[in-house]
Amino acid sequence: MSHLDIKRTLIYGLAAAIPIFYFRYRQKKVQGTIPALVESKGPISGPFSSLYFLWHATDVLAKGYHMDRSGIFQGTQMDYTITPEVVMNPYHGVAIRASLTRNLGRRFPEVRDEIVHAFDDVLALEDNEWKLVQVLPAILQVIARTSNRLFVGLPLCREQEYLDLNINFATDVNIRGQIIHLLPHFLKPILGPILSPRRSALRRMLKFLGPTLDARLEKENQYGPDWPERPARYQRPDLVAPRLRGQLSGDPFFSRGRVADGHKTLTSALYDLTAYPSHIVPMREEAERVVAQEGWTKAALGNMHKVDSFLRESQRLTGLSPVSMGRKVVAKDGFTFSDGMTLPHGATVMVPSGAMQLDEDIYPQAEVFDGFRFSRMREALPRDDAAGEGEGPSLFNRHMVSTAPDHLVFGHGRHACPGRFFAATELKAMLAHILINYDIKAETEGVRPPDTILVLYKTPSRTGKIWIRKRARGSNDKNGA
Ligand code: HEM
Repeated sequence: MSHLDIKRTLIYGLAAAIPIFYFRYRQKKVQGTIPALVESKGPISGPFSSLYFLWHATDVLAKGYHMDRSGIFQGTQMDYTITPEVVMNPYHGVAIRASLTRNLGRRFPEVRDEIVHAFDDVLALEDNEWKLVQVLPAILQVIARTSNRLFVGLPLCREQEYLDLNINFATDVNIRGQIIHLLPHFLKPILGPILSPRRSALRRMLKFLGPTLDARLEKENQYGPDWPERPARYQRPDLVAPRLRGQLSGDPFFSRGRVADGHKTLTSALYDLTAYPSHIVPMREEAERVVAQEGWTKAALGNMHKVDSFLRESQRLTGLSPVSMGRKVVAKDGFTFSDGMTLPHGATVMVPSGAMQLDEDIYPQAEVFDGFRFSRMREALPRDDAAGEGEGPSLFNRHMVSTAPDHLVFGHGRHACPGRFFAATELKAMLAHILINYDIKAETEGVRPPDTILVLYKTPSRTGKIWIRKRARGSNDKNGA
């Protein structure tokens, strides 16, 4: 065990021990009938029910949902872990929408180029030999490279030390975030900064991004915001600018941990694909047909309805959290719902999205993986709704990026994930690339590597493997293998 591993183990051990003794859900008194996630009454039963929740959050939430389908629960306080300004300041959303999403079509060739090279390098397949590949770490590398091709460009997006820093931070921030989240309130200011990976990650990140930031700062000081070669806001994703507006003390990265959900989503989808291989050929045919007709463009991805549907179904069934839409009441006078239910200032609520997405009344045969569930629904819609532009049912128009009250993998409403258009483009392009260029099959036929669930966070197996080989052009047997 390396020095780093020992340090990490000690930190996690300490942090895990503390909540065992002190952990309580701080329930606010709520007028109305919103149920609490965990009944934490009494000095003994309280901590035990809280601990039970750590490992059985999904079951507790499903039970709660079926007892009360109002759809919201009181949660614990939702202080995020990186810095308050990252939570309160909407610059992430603005940068993503204004710079990243709007430029996706124009910059898609770079995404495509990086996907091709990254899969080649990471899989390192010989001729057409089958290779058993550990899925999650491989996909993590591919996604980190592809995303960073847009965020920071070549050559930095292929610099392994820089990629490792991104990858470790994203993983660390989720684990440590969960731990800090469980600490009793009075310990957070003391242990939070020690447990947070923010400072050390920022220091190391500045080694790579520092020179760019310094050069930009100097130019802005010299010429003001409109210096001649400044990357035009709508021409290049300008992720540096927000940092120059005094945010440097905060999150060193473009976005919080959820950016890291992309690799889990694709890993999960690949486990589903190999566990339910009858989906391979129809999706492969669709992808090949669309690419033959339109080439590799972002618009072409929009016509891969089966690929889109498969990813949405995979997210529905194996979504990464049993809850979504965590909200905290910030209004001093509290918040009153249209039915009169009132929440006081500081109360937090969340929606049991996992249980809702398994509700038979919403999704017939909800427990069954049906990869083309949503493409069939889209085909059944009137034309304008299928395009996602009509009224009524188009609110829930079944695209991977469509959010709806009963499909919350990207949240919903004003704070719905602004990165989902980018994530969906990247993930669809990767899945289509895999389908067209590789044969894949499960390590053990019909077996899907099990997910791990801790508190409110689900991760597809880190050690799960699948067989993969380069595809001989023209081969298209029944299982795609
Ligand atoms: C498959 C991948 C992803 C999943 C499943 C995911 C999921 C989510 C969810 C559930 C939320 C909370 C929404 C709500 O509370 O209503 C969220 C918020 C957010 N996501 Fe994503 N996300 C993904 C990828 C990304 C990417 C790639 C980016 C950045 C490029 C990103 C940036 C953000 C930001 C900035 C927020 C906070 C939005 C706000 O508070 O207004 N996400 N994401």
